[in-house]
Parts: sequence; C-alpha cells; structure tokens
Amino acid sequence: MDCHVEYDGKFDHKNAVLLIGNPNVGKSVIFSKLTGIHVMSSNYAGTTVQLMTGKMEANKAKVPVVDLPGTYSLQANSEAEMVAVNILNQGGRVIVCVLDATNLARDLMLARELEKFQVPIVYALNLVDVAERKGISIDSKELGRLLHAPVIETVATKNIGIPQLKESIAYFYHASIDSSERLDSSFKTLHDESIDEIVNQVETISTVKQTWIDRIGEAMLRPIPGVPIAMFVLALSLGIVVGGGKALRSLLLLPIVNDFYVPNITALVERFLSEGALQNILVGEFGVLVKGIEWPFALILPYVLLFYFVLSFLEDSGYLPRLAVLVDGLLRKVGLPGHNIVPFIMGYGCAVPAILGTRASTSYKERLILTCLISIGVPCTAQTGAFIALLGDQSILALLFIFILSFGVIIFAGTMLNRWVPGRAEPVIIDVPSLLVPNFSSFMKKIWIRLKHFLLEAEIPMMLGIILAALIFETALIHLLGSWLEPLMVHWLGLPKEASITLLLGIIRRELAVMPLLEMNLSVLQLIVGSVVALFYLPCISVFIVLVKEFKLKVAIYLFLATTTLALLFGGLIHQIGRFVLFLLER
Ligand SMILES: Nc1nc2c(ncn2[C@@H]2O[C@H](COP(=O)(O)OP(=O)(O)OP(=O)(O)O)[C@@H](O)[C@H]2O)c(=O)[nH]1
Ligand SMILES: [Mg+2]
Repeated sequence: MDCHVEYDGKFDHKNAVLLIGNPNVGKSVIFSKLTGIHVMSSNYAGTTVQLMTGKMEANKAKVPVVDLPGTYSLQANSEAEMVAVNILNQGGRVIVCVLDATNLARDLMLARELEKFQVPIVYALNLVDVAERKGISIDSKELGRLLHAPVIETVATKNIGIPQLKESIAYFYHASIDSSERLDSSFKTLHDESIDEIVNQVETISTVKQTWIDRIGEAMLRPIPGVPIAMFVLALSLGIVVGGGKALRSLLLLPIVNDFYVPNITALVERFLSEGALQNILVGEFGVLVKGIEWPFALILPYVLLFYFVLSFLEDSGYLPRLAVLVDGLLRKVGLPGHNIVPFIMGYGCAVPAILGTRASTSYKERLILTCLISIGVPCTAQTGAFIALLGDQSILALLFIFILSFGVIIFAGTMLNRWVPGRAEPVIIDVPSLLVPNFSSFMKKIWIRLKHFLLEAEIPMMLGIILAALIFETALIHLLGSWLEPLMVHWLGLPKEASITLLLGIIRRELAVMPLLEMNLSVLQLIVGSVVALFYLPCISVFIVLVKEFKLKVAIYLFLATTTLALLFGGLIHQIGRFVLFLLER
C-alpha cells in the first residue's frame, strides 16, 4: 500500500507523525535520528520553539514527521507551547510521545492528556541511560500494558531503540491509513489507574552511589560553591573566546590572509586590470576581494567559532539552567525570571535565534523586556569579534569599558522597562536537567550548523556592504555623505567625516558598523566613541525583520529609534567628556 503523503507545497501536519513530550526529553534528537535531518538539541527546556519538519522512511514510504516544541501540558503557557498544542489540535496520524525515564510521573501527566486525541500513540521511553545512572529502572513492558500502547526504551543519542521505534511508528502509521475508522478503540482505552499507581507498578529505584557528575550537578545549584564555579566558568569562557580567538587570528589566519592571500590576489588583479575604479573596488582600500575575505575569515571567524564552541558546550552539558537558578534573584530585578538567561546568552551569539528563543518565556512582558534588552545592549558574536579586533590590540581597558557600559545600560533599561511594561512575569519553576557529558557528534554538528549559518548569513551581506563602501569611496560620495553628517560625526562625535560610512553599513550588519574604523587611524578616544555608537546602533536588517515578525512593526520602529538615539547620545557624551578630561590632563 502506498501511503505517500501529498505535501502540496505545504507540510501536511494532519498526516504526519507528531513528536510530542515535555521539554528537554530528547524529541529533537529522536527527530534527527528518524529523519536524518540534524536539528538543534540542547540540555535545557525550550530548545525547539518552532515546528521542525522532515520525512522518515517507513515501510519503503516517505512519511512526514514533525518535531514540536516541548510542552508541560495542553494548557499552553508560552508561545512555544502554543505552537505544539495548536498542531496537536489539528490532529496527526501517529503521536510519538517521548517520556523522560528520569521523570516518569511528570511526563505521564502530559501522556494522559494526549489520550483524548483519537490518534494512536507510540511511547519512546528515552534517557534510560541517565535513569540507570541514577538507579531508576522502569519495566517498559508493564508500562506499555498499563498505557495500552507500545513503550520502546531508547537512548536516542546512541541510536539505541530507534530501529524498534521506527518499526512501531511505521506499523501504526500504515494501520491508521488502512483503517477506515480511526484505530481500534481497544487501543485507546482510557485506563483507570492513577499516575501514582502506574509509577508505583513500573518504577524501581535502587540506591546507587551518586556519580561524580551528579554530585557536581547538585553542587552547582548551591550559592557556595555555585557562584565561584559560575565565576570560573565565565572567566574560562572569556579566556577561550578572547585569548583563543586572538591566538587563532594572529598566529594562523592573519598571516595566511595578509602574507599569502592578499599579495597574490592583488598581483593577479593588477595583472589583468589596469589602474582604475574597478581595480580599486576589487583590491583597493575597501577592496571586496581583500576586506571581503580578511574581515569575515581572519578577524571575525575565530571569535565566532570559539564562542559557539563554548556556548554549545554550556548548552549540551546542562550548565545553563544551573546558572539560571543562581542568577534568578538578580534577573528578577529587571523583570525576568532566571530561565531567561538562556536566550540572553544566546544573544551574544546572534540576536535572531535569541529573540525566537524568547517564545519559551511564559509572559508577553518577559518576552518584550528580553527582546528589548537583547536588541539594545547585547553585541552579537561578530560584533564582539570586531570590537576585539579594533580595541583588543590598542587598549584592553577600552574593550572592557564597552562591555561594562553595555551591562550598565542593560540593567538600567531592564529596570525601567520592568516598571513601564504592564503585566507581570509569571512565577515559574526552573526545570533543571541532569548534567550530561555532551554527545561528541551532535556537539560538532551543532557547531558546524551555526558556523555554516554564520558564513551564509554573514558573508553575502558583508560582501555587499564592502562593495557599497568601495563604491562610495570610489565615487567620492563619501564626501557628500560626510558633509551631510558633519555636524553629527565631526562636531558631536569627534570622528572623521569618512566614519559616516559606518552608520550606513551598520544597517546591513552590526559588525560593519565597526570594521571600517579599523582602516582610519583613530585615537583611542575616537575608537571608544565609534565602538559605543556601533554597540547601541540599530539592530541589523535580519533582527529588524524578526522583530516585525515576532512582535509588531511598531515595536521594531520604537527599538530602531531608541537604539539609534542611545547610540548617538552616548557616543557624543563620551566624546565631549573625554575631550574635557584630556584637556584637563594636558594642562
Ligand atoms: N544521555 C542521553 N542524553 C540524551 C538522550 N536523549 C537526548 N539527550 C540529550 O538531552 C538533551 C535534550 O534533548 P533535545 O532533543 O533537545 O530535547 P527536546 O525534547 O527536543 O527539548 P525541547 O526542544 O526543549 O522541548 C540534549 O542535550 C540531548 O543530547 C539520551 O537518551 N541519553
Ligand atoms: Mg527540541
């Protein structure tokens, strides 16, 4: 029988296999194993915040599969949960309900809610390896008998149980298509046992010696030694990103680009093109073949790579929810319960997934405050790389100043927004998962996905920006732009006229508001002013689009105006104060 589903351009959820379960139970890993499509998985609740779709092979047919955001219940409490519940309400062919073997009682609450849908359910009892580590053993056969459905034990990360799960899905998928009615009602019999009764019958907990990983996991949650550990993790992360990035840049990438690539490409272009505009656009001061390679690959890439290395490790190990517990009190002062630290930290990578990540927040107020703070004061990893390239060699203090200022503004803006934005943050219990040793292959794949994303997202706009800069310099438009912006650029900010280009390029990408300053021989004060302007300057095009999509055009425009005003205000004040201090020092 052919059960191929017609997609008609759009994904056919109603005929799909739906992966459902509480947050952080391994749905996305299972989805990746079923479909061969690698999607993001992390060891905290709320990784998946939108639908992920793919196809799996079932009895030689391609069957659609949907990975849903995790949900604690069908009374959705966040945008992400709402996505899951809405899809579920539309129906599906087979539900794969993923259960966490270390959290059976909690997960059965959702499982029980799913029984009301007239859709066959296959249970994947996942994380059995972690359960074993904790001395928890579950009789899956008995559980299946009590739930009137197949329960398949899985260790998704190691592919254990996945072939059996595939078989079971295929069986019920085809059965549900073959059957003129919905599946046999005996299959869906609601049972009378309470969740406690079921758990008592199937779960045995033996006392095992706590492993070192569980002991560390628990210690991290207490203020002592949790806070010192957090400080150490922060310092180590900074060391890896800043120190490692600098070493990678100056020992490997810059020599390759500057000593090998640039002379050769310049010679090649000069051989074929006579001196003139085209040659300048290709290999001149803002030559696209020179800066278009040096900026993204030699100056930014090392920091992006190492930042994602550190972030992915923190995500996969399960450290971030522990940090969330420690900073909960602090973050609540700016209207954000602790779990919001996760999208906040992601913002230091890129604001787009971070703003999407706020879908897991449980109130609109939280989402809005978090989005505003990320858009206003959190530099993305590419921009941080640009700051390090610009200031790192000149003055570490200046670099530090930029980040301290950004923290100050985030705290101030958060406190104000907490007062102004109506509503209140819902009280939530932070879901702390078991500490895990990251799975090597998914860890590497995750870094690769992010890197690929950066290269695809960054390289083309950066090239376009550089071509634009080259054209503006080549056609003397820079003088026109410089004259228009002279009162602002020269008198208020104390920057040279040609720095006006940064305001134009910064609209395309945030690091482009910084990079041109590298070519301008500026004083340390000017570098600080330029960096401060770039730090608060408007969100890049991609962020603007995501703001409009996730909120409203009005929110995007307000943020656009607020960030630009803040950028010019702070930049100007720092220039004026700096000039005054220098004047006093000289006297
Ligand atoms: N040790 C172990 N780790 C697992 C297993 N299954 C998943 N994981 C890890 O558990 C974490 C959560 O997995 P995800 O697939 O992101 O969970 P999810 O259910 O999609 O989470 P949300 O999207 O937040 O709802 C990840 O760090 C996985 O690598 C397993 O069977 N054993
Ligand atoms: Mg997921």
